[in-house]
Amino acid sequence: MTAHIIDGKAFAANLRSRIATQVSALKERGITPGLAVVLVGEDPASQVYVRSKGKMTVEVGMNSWQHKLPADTPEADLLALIDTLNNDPAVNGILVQLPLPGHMDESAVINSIAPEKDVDGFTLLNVGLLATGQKAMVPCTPLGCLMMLRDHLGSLSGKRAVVIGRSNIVGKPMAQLLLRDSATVTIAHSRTTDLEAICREADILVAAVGRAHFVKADWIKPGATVIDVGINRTDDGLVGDVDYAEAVKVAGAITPVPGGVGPMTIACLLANTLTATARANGLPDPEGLTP
Ligand SMILES: Nc1nc(=O)c2c([nH]1)NC[C@@H]1CN(c3ccc(C(=O)N[C@@H](CCC(=O)O)C(=O)O)cc3)C=[N+]21
Ligand SMILES: [Mg+2]
Repeated sequence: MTAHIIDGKAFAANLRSRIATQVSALKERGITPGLAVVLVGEDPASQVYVRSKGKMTVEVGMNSWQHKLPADTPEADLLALIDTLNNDPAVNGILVQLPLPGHMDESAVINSIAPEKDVDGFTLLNVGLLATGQKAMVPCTPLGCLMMLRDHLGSLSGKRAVVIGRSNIVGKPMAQLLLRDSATVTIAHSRTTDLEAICREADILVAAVGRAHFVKADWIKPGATVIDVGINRTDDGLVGDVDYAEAVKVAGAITPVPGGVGPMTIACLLANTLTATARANGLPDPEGLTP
């Protein structure tokens, strides 16, 4: 028996084509969604992601702006740029690429983004709205994971979900989304006692620890659905947080790295930009893009 491979790359391509159709419909009404991405510094991986985001934004028919600032930019200059973008009606979504250089206060920068343009869903307002079950902008990586889980499993109600990782970007919002779908959720992390035993109870296992091959095949309940959020650059290339070669023999379904969660993250960024545009224009949320 070998696991069903959840093809995130194909899923993301399908999602982008549905987004493109809805962008065309908006353009016929004179509305073009626009996404501004801000990159501070020259981190090579970040540059690759930002380029890829810009390309896909244009491909679905949206306006795309990239603001590249030197690593030693004063925080006040970045805040001034965000203020300009907040007040620009052509800009529906703002993404400040993380991590930021060490001299900047990441929370202060993120929370200066207008919540309705916060397509990452990282501002305090959006975090609070999600946590209280209200209409929020939902972080892209967990949203992409949720879409794949629902597509593969149908209802998540009553299922045991274990999220390994407690970050504000992935682990915590992932847990909130799973709870909203009535899964029974455990958030585990590197300090969790008996982590393996806890993972073995999971019908849904989401690995977001940031350590290559961290999750072993014998931590996986036979038939479980495994979502690998890890992006680890190793001598063997890009690998996830799950020991994939062994895990495919045990899991019922699994996302590969690359070609799993990553492409869905970018597609969900576009989905959120479309949602932000609809809301800014008093239109209903786009079909099938919000949780
Ligand atoms: N404000 C902010 N929002 C983010 O969403 C954000 C961020 N900062 N900082 C960095 C992380 C990382 N991230 C990825 C997006 C796509 C892939 C992706 O497409 N990965 C491909 C492979 C890409 C490759 O080959 O390097 C894949 O998994 O198939 C990966 C990682 C978004 N992030
Ligand atoms: Mg952690």
